[in-house]
Amino acid sequence: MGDEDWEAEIIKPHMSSYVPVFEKERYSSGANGDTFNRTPASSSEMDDGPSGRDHFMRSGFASGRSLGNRDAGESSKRENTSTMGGFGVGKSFGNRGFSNNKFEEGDSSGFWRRYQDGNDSEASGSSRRGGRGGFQGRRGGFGLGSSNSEYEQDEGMQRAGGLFGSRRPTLSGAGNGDTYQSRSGSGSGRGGYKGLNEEVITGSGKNSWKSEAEGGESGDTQGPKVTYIPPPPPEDEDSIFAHYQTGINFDKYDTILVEVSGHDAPPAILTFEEANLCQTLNNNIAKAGYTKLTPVQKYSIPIILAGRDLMACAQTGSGKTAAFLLPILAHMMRDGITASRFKDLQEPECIIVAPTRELINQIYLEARKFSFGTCVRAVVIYGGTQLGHSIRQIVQGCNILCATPGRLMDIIGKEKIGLRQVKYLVLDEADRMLDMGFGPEMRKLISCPGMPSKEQRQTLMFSATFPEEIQKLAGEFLKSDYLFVAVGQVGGACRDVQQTILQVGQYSKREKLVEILRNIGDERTMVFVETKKKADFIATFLCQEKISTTSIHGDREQREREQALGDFRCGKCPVLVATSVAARGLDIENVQHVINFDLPSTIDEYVHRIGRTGRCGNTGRAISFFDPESDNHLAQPLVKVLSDAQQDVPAWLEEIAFSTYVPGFSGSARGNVFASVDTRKNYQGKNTLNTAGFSSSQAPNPVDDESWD
Ligand SMILES: Nc1ncnc2c1ncn2[C@@H]1O[C@H](COP(=O)(O)OP(=O)(O)OP(=O)(O)O)[C@@H](O)[C@H]1O
Repeated sequence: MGDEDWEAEIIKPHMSSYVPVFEKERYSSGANGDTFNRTPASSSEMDDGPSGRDHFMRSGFASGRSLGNRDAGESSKRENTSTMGGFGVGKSFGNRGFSNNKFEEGDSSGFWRRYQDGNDSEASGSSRRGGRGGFQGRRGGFGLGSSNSEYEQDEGMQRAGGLFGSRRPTLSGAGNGDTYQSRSGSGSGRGGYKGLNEEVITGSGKNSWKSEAEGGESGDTQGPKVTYIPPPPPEDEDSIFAHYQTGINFDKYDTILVEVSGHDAPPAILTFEEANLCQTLNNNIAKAGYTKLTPVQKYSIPIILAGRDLMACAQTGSGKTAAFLLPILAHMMRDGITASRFKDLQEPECIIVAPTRELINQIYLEARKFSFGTCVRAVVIYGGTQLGHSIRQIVQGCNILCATPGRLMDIIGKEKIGLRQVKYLVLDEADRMLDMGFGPEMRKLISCPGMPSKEQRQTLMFSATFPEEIQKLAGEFLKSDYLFVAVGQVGGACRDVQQTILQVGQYSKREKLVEILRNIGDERTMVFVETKKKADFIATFLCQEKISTTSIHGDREQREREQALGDFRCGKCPVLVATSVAARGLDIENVQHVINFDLPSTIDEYVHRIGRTGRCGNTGRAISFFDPESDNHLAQPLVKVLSDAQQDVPAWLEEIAFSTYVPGFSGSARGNVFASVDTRKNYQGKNTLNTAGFSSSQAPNPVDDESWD
């Protein structure tokens, strides 16, 4: 296939509803063998199975090609349709074949596409692509066997490399983002090799993540090279220190309960001044608009300054990033860090890992902000970008390395990073970093040659959720006397988010979504769905409904992911349809609403998702569609999350929870998510239970202050 594979996608116009199943036998070969027909079939395209849903929305919707908007026979030319700005450089798409805007997942009425390669010719009555600017969703060629799940087994299982090796059979189309990728195809693209998505299945199925290293992104192994070089972030001071305002509930943080467990915990601090940071850091804190510490900062900063290992759990959006960055930087400044200089092998003092590319980039920007004006140089490397670019960033000097695990291991394998000087190892979203998806990579990291033992380095873990079983795994990484800080209830939702659970069946979800979004107007909204394909599908559907929408998920090229996030951040596309890849950590100003179109399979993922709103004392709303056909297992943990956050619990949800009652349940669909305590509870250490506004000696009776809203 040539570079312009799939340029001419043709959608047969006569069907009125969407049919997902792709029947292989209906392919017809064009002159070059790449022209396919797609016929209607019955389907349950949202299934996870490899043959059903797999073929949902290959191109057109899925791969972002033409999606007709006209009736039969009309030529669609919806280039740059305004509602589709978020899909950037994709092809146009219209409505042909979807006359009632009906995209019934379970509908088996006719949907017939013809994909034709190379010559731009069109099948009967169909329109061809309309240039740039239309929806560009996932690519995936024609999915000859590719999976549709966000957590794709095939990606996760195909790694062929050794410890640092990375092999990825996936092929892509052009590096310009306009051609498509076929996992099983013979793509001869121009270098748009799609980096592995960080989030994928593990053996257990949903909601486990895998490292991007599985299958690799180094670009130096099999498969087309990744050529994407992310644009450098703005260098001017205003941009570096741009921030949003804390919200009306920021001061209420002071009443939240904080529990510190472990031996000899240093007392909390109440102000930045008490931290005794150097002047440059204080200036940067002021320029960032921070005047007051959040609870997790009050407790974590002195602990880290005292050189202790830490596992900290605090609600979403409550400032965990600064809680580790500031004391690490303070140490570095105090220790007189050597100014970075060009070297072929860099030896950073600090390594920070996080599970997604966007999140690690965000952490990097925070590190850059707080280290502004110092000689500390932070560098970020992540998958889906050109490996050479990562190397170039590193060799220029690197004190703080922010990395996704796969890219980190690749770079270590290339001997561009030495670990001997590592003094601080930070796992953000630590429960994710230690679970079955990333845990193996993390273990490899700490056993890499040169990596100081846990006794010789300081290891810090942060998250809003910390299931007990993951806490236990963390012992391998932490000194035995680590301190555990729990701000509020471990795994609890942020109380600044007003949570609503609606009972909505699968086939009513889209209608309900549109209704809600129309009421919301232009307020920024994240819509979470279960699978990558569904993300494209819903995004396309919303565009059809003239709701400016973009999407982010693991099958989009990295440039597209970044473009989508940019369009959402700046308000160009106020609706972002996302998979769980965007559930954690992302700190986007003014996200007023989160809609769980599909509930996640675990309650902790729910907590992270809704935490994209209601950040830093601001308020937000989360609406979740609960489908009794598939979500009953979440009823019990949901009731707990809602009541802990003092939200209304619908009677019907309580009934379902009651009828599905699991004795001994402690809040999780998969275990003790609500480990409200340090799992070392039985150890002989000392616990202190305080409110965030008081130091240990000042703390009032915690029971009196349980309510903090
Ligand atoms: N002390 C502070 N004063 C004002 N703003 C703050 C303070 N601490 C953090 N922030 C801001 O609050 C926002 C949320 O912080 P951050 O992203 O670190 O939260 P988080 O706890 O890591 O959330 P998540 O659990 O979702 O990852 C950021 O915009 C950050 O700049």
